[in-house]
Amino acid sequence: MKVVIASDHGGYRLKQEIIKHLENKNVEYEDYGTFSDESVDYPDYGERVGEAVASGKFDRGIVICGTGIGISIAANKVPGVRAALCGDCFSAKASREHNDANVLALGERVIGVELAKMIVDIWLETEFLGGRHERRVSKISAIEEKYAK
Ligand SMILES: O=C(CO)[C@H](O)[C@H](O)[C@H](O)COP(=O)(O)O
Repeated sequence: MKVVIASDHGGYRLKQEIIKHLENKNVEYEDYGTFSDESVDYPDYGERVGEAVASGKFDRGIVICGTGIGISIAANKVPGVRAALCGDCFSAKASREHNDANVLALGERVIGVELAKMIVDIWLETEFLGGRHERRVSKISAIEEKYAK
């Protein structure tokens, strides 16, 4: 599995921790920035990861900002992206099983590093269940198509 990861300055330190964790687990990843804690704008990084996942270049994306909110909103503007902001393990599992989330959003200013690592592990390991959930995810895609220019 190929993972792309990015953050703004508010998520930079957690991104570096998650990268170390991915390396320890031999998960293939690419870091799309930011590369310091200097202030940047989260939409740029959410869009970057969203495009990289929607284009098929990567299987999954991880985006991090202070809350995880802004960067997940930005990623979700890219058609084909289903970004899920998760602050607990139950949501991480459900976002894969029910929503087939292809981008995970985390908030550095909200959760601790150890919980974030557990969420990442669960999210990367859990498969989409399909079945009734397939129909609902298809309806999300239909909404995107309805509003596409
Ligand atoms: O979710 C966010 C924005 O909606 C993030 O928390 C950003 O990291 C945050 O807005 C950055 O704020 P700062 O005061 O410029 O560090």
